[in-house]
Amino acid sequence: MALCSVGRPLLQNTRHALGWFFKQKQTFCCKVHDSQEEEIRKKLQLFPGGSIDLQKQESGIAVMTVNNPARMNAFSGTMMTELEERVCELETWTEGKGLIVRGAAGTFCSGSDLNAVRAISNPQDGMKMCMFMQKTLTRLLRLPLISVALVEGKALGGGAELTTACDFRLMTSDAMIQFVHKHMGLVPGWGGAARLVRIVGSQNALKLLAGSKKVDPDFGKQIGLVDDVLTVGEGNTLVDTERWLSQFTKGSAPVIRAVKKVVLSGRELSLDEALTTERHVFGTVWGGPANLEALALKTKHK
Ligand SMILES: CC[C@@H](C(=O)O)C(=O)SCCNC(=O)CCNC(=O)[C@H](O)C(C)(C)COP(=O)(O)OP(=O)(O)OC[C@H]1O[C@@H](n2cnc3c(N)ncnc32)[C@H](O)[C@@H]1OP(=O)(O)O
Repeated sequence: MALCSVGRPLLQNTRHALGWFFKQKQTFCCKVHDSQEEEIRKKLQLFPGGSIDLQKQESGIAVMTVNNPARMNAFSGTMMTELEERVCELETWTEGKGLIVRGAAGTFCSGSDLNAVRAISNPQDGMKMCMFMQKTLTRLLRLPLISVALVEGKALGGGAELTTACDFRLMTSDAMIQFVHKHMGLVPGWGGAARLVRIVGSQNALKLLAGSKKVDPDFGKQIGLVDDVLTVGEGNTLVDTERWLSQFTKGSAPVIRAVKKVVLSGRELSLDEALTTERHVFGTVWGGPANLEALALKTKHK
């Protein structure tokens, strides 16, 4: 039997890639009723405050707002469970193409609500909360939508981790991202370290985590954490972000969603598995309406 590059038999490899592909297609809207997850959901409900707001627009771009301005948009317990619900909603939004994640009132997010964190600072609850947020942010990053974090003001701790669960990051010229975990006697637990290494490489990730280095837009661009900078005071940052994102979301939803899927599989799977997935995703757009229309128009790429 042929072996793939990682030594996995070809058939097994194909099954794994297809399993991954169909898992991406499947709707996760029904929450996984794992008893541990249910237990932490109930506990998180004890720490209310703020909300996660979602606006799905006709343009195919949704805006998700972390909304708890009295606490610099820190995540209360109910906001963590609401985030999961919003991600569920986006997983079933078949017309969607793009997502903007932002904070309310001109700042991004200051991480977990320290009041809730203090109350669940025992290792068991900490592990369950960490697992819950890791799963939710992994699902956020895996949405078949092209996502961008609009960072205004500050993104601290878990807020900095949230930015890494988007495909792109835009910062306003006065904004700052900081992984403050070391100062809190912690390391990231919401998947932020694993994602950061993939975005900026291990050398830069070490600098950001071990030095709790403040990332301003220039430094962010230099290390590849930040994709573009919006000048403060020049118009509406949300409108500017929508315009920026629309360069990638223009066109047919199935094609944009297929692009995200092939890039995601390239990022997450072995080469052989990613190639298998790519073939299957290709099959979903080949001969599809956008493809036939382009062929009929004899499109030229001048
Ligand atoms: C570490 C990992 C991760 C986890 O896994 O749990 C975390 O995210 S832990 C949280 C990490 N974040 C912090 O430690 C933020 C601490 N706060 C600050 O550094 C500052 O408040 C600020 C965010 C830089 C803003 O400073 P400033 O502009 O001077 O405003 P205030 O300090 O007056 O803040 C206004 C108001 O907001 C409350 N606040 C801010 N952040 C949090 C938070 N994470 N949890 C709870 N409350 C928060 C702050 O206490 C003020 O409230 P009042 O004192 O009632 O006005």
